[in-house]
Amino acid sequence: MDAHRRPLTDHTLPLIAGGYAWLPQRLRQSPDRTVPLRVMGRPALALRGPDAVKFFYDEHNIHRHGAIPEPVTGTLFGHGAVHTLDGAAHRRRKELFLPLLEADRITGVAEQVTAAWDEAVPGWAARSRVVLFDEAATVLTRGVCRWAGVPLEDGEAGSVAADLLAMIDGFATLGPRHWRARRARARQEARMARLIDDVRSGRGPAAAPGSLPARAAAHRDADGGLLTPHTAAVELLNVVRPTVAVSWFVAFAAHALHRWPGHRERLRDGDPAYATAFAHEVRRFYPFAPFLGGRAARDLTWRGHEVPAGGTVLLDVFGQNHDEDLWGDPYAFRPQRFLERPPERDELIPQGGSDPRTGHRCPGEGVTVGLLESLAVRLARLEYEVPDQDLRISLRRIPARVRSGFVVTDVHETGRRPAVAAARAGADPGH
Ligand code: HEM
Repeated sequence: MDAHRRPLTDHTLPLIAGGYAWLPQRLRQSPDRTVPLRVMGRPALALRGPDAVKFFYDEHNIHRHGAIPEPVTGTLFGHGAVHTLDGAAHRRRKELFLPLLEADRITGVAEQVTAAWDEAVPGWAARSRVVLFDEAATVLTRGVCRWAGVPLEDGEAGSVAADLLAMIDGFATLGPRHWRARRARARQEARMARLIDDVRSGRGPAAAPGSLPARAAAHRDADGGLLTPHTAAVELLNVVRPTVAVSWFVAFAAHALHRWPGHRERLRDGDPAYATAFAHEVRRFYPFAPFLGGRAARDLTWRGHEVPAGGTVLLDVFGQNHDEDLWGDPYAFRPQRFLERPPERDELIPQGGSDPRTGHRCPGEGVTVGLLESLAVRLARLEYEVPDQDLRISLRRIPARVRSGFVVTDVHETGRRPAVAAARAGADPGH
């Protein structure tokens, strides 16, 4: 932007402390959906909209190296992660993740996770209360580790899941959650690095050819060198950790089914198109990634606003997913919208935009949608009570979550109501 219009006040604090609403509110007030800001002392520009997505994902415009603050790499992504690379180095590293886009891999992850879910449900039925968010994380950890070929002892799933959740939960705060996240990352990186060492030295159980640890251990970067055990561990975690992040969406799906129970029937019927629409609407409607950041690769101009080389460019993810011009009724939870019109590539961006093969868009989007489709149907078919609890989702907390974690009681599979619960409900236990 013009130097004389560049704000002098730094907006870093309101951007983080204001949570999900601050940036979208600023952009909503701007007719060209662009706002000049100052972030971490540098000139910055915030944008949104499908054209802004194309601009943001053009490597001639935006670099990622140096754009992600250390508190985020030190917890969420890991130092040296694919998220922080540009150009040829990024494309080469991204090859490690591209098989995740293939339909048979997506089905493979979903099969392992749904098998772990089906194994867990009878245990939930035997308990007086179940926190769905935590249980979903354990199920996802078991499933993704089995699928990926990452060894996991039976008794370990709960503690590994807790570490993976902590790494995500603490990236946008400098309070106790942040330090828990760093400790969790250190533990899990050490564990994965030992696994890489074992694979390379032939110690321990041989990694199945083609398994994720085998591929990470053999992967060569653009400079021809193998990844260090630490970097290989970081990238292994960049598959396992975000898969477990789907528990945020499982809790949100349960929240949606509770608030708008009409969706339950259609999901139960198992119509795959409806399950996909429901998965998209959960990812669009509920808050998760607030915005993405990059550095201007050169002096840039967007809709008449300038940002100098090295300045910050922010893509307003949450705001775009709630933009009235794109969605009409953005604050209505309406899966039907995706049956009426499938989303364009750069419209629905909860996991980034553009092409995942060439840019930074999430390579796990298909896996996320596949998991949500199958788990939402299972959730709709599960019977449970929702006792009094705090179901609020604060938009000030990043990442937002259902405050109670979504507690359920009297869990049973449809048609399999246990005698005690049935008697409590005054029903004939024989039916
Ligand atoms: C809760 C579900 C998920 C959400 C909300 C999510 C969101 C995102 C977002 C916003 C990005 C950044 C895009 C960018 O920088 O332009 C990203 C990148 C990434 N995601 Fe996901 N993701 C999810 C699940 C997954 C899964 C299941 C996997 C793998 C199985 C995965 C692997 C990755 C990787 C490796 C990247 C880095 C890509 C790159 O920099 O080229 N994510 N994700």
